[in-house]
Amino acid sequence: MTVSYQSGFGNEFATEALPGTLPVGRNSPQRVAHGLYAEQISGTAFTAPRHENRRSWLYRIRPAAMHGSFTAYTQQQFHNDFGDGPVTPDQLRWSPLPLPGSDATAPRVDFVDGLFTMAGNGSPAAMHGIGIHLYAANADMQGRFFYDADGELLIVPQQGRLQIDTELGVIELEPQEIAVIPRGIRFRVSLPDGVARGYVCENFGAHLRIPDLGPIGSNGLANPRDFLTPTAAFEDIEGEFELIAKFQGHLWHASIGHSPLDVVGWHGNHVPYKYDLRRFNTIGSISFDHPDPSIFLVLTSPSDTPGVGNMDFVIFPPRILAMENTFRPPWFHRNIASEFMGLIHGAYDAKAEGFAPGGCSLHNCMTGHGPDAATFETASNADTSKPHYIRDTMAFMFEARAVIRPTRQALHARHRQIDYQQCWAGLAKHFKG
Ligand SMILES: O=C(O)Cc1cc(O)ccc1O
Ligand SMILES: [Fe+2]
Repeated sequence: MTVSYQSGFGNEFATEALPGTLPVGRNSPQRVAHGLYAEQISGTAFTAPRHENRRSWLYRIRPAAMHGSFTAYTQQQFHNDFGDGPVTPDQLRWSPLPLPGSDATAPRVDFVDGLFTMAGNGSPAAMHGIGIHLYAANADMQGRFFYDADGELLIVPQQGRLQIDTELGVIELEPQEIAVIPRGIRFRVSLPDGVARGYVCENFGAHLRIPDLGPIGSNGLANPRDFLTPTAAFEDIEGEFELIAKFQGHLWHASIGHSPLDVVGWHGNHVPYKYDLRRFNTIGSISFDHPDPSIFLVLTSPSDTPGVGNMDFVIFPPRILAMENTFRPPWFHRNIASEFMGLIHGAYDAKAEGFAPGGCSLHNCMTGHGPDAATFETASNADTSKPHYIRDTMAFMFEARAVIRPTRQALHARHRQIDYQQCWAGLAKHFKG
């Protein structure tokens, strides 16, 4: 199967897998071509301003209403129970989530069953905040389909490719690419490499968008044409299948007698998309000082307060550091925003050791953090008259306005690094009075 995409961000797309599927000049004719059903899915309020408005029209073999009753589905590691008790202000770090085994006797864990909730804030009920999850899987979703009514899913693979078959078409994804699956869109994940691991940010708030560029001008950062949305692809399959829904923080499942990936044509802008992080046009200082990481913003989910993100997705891609007489890595800092970081590839320039690809860290509101002792020593003594090439790297941050509350299972996980604070213990006193 060849997979094809349409380019652009937030466009009004139109695509059909069978010619003549899309009605001309209207959305809901009395009878749809090829005996299909017309169905709308809205991702914003009907009355949202035009530039915010997201909806798509789907022309499909059977409507989404056709399935059995939902009952609770038990997958206790994937939820939105972030608690309301005390939250530690400690710096926190974790090693990668172990992969399930790949030999024949290992339990089969697919994408949905492999999700492990690390942290979050807000709630699906309040329609703001985020859930932060890791996944580690060794099996395709077979005969089962998933949708998330609670938020859109920003998927960040770290190891292993994903094939994401969605109602609106197929996305092939590899590490250093990301995908966004909108709220409600049904999909199935397969693992072409047999195993896969990565990160998921579940966004309960306003949908992600590329930021305004201000004085940067009309180009730069993530350019709109590099966002790819699939063309229509459908399957016409009947059988005993399972539809899993995430609804108000918990999982449900229902029987479904056909594949819900049966959309023959569609048009609209409530769509899945992918983006290759290696296409990011990184902009930085060419004089002095290390700029704020907002310069690395890929996608933002705005909050009700102008300029303050419900969630900002920021990356730390390969780049050339040219700033003179400057401490070049990230400075020591405390921020009002809360920062969950992950590493997709290579090493991160603020941490010489311990922050492994697949690992993650959490530095909450006003918690002091920054370069570890080894990084501080090296960068304080580096020759800044020469450029420094950071080549093999791809770190990222889910940055949130509200405190990111680690789950109990994350705090007690075996992959937690309880000695993380020791990375600053070796910082010498240099004060000479
Ligand atoms: O904590 C971090 O490593 C992320 C980060 C990077 C940076 O360059 C400046 C501020 C910041 O929070
Ligand atoms: Fe930080």
